[in-house]
Amino acid sequence: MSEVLAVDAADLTKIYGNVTALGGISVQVAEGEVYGILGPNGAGKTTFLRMLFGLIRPDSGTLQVFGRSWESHGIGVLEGVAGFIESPKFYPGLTGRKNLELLAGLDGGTTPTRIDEVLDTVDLTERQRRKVGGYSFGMRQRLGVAASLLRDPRLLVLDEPANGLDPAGIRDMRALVKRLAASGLTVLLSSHDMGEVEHICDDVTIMRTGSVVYHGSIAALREQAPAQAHRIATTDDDAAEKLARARDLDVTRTEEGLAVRGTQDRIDSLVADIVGAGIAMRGLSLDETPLEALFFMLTEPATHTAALDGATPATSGAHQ
Ligand SMILES: Nc1ncnc2c1ncn2[C@@H]1O[C@H](COP(=O)(O)OP(=O)(O)OP(=O)(O)O)[C@@H](O)[C@H]1O
Repeated sequence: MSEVLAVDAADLTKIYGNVTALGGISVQVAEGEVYGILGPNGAGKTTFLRMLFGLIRPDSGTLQVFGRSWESHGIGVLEGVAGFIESPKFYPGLTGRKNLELLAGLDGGTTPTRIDEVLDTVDLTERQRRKVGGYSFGMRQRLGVAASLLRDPRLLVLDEPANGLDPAGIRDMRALVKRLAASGLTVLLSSHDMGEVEHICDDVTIMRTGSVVYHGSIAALREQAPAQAHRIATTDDDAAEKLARARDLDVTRTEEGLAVRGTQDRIDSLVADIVGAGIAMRGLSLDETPLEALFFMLTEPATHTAALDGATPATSGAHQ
């Protein structure tokens, strides 16, 4: 792994009037990893990505991409960097391939073989002769990745690449990011969905209102996550709640019944207790995953204070 970080941002701030879009964030992305910038709406993710592309400048702090800064290298910072902020834009009346040819032309042109290659990478070979106007949203996103790949980047930056995609589109995008990572590309992506990043990112920075609330590996984050939550509905929720408390389970009442946290074994035992007490089960379902629960605890502490009692808001400098 290279000594030089793909991205080395230190203490970046950006203030708009009375809104602190970035309140001094530091992010380090090692070359070759898939890195997630995660946070709810308004956390500051896009502001950070815009800075990477030089679309906005920080009020203070430093930002280096492969050891280069805007101050010392100007537009040269973007050498080896490609990607898109929000959704990629194409001519809808032209085919996917024609759009790529036009974009490549703006960068000095490329070979038909290279266009074939990037279309193959994003799995659009079959649809390359169709007009982009007829593409699904997911296909357009993948064409955006293809357009980025034409620049042969070392770092690919994707802003909420799975946003607005249906489950099949999310699956395809996830597979694409994994393929790109396997080829050695560094990928920096933003998301508001923990479920989306937990299977594709090595490390994450979790942000809330311009601040970093966690940075480190997904593996370390997983260790701090609370037990899986289940939703339980019965014919007598009062009695079921008492049984859960008797087993020392973390239980809260919800409109639909009970939310109970615990390992699968302990939940199984509770269900057996409930049925054994002559109470009928009306529903048993998995709630958010442990990592999703931790994400909400970190990013919405006001509404997750009870759950936070059992977890440590994390900041971990897990970069080697
Ligand atoms: N040009 C701007 N002028 C004023 N406020 C801005 C501007 N750009 C961003 N902000 C504010 O900065 C905060 C962070 O915005 P940003 O778009 O970076 O968040 P985000 O995490 O990307 O969220 P989203 O997913 O909603 O885009 C928000 O409160 C936003 O309203």
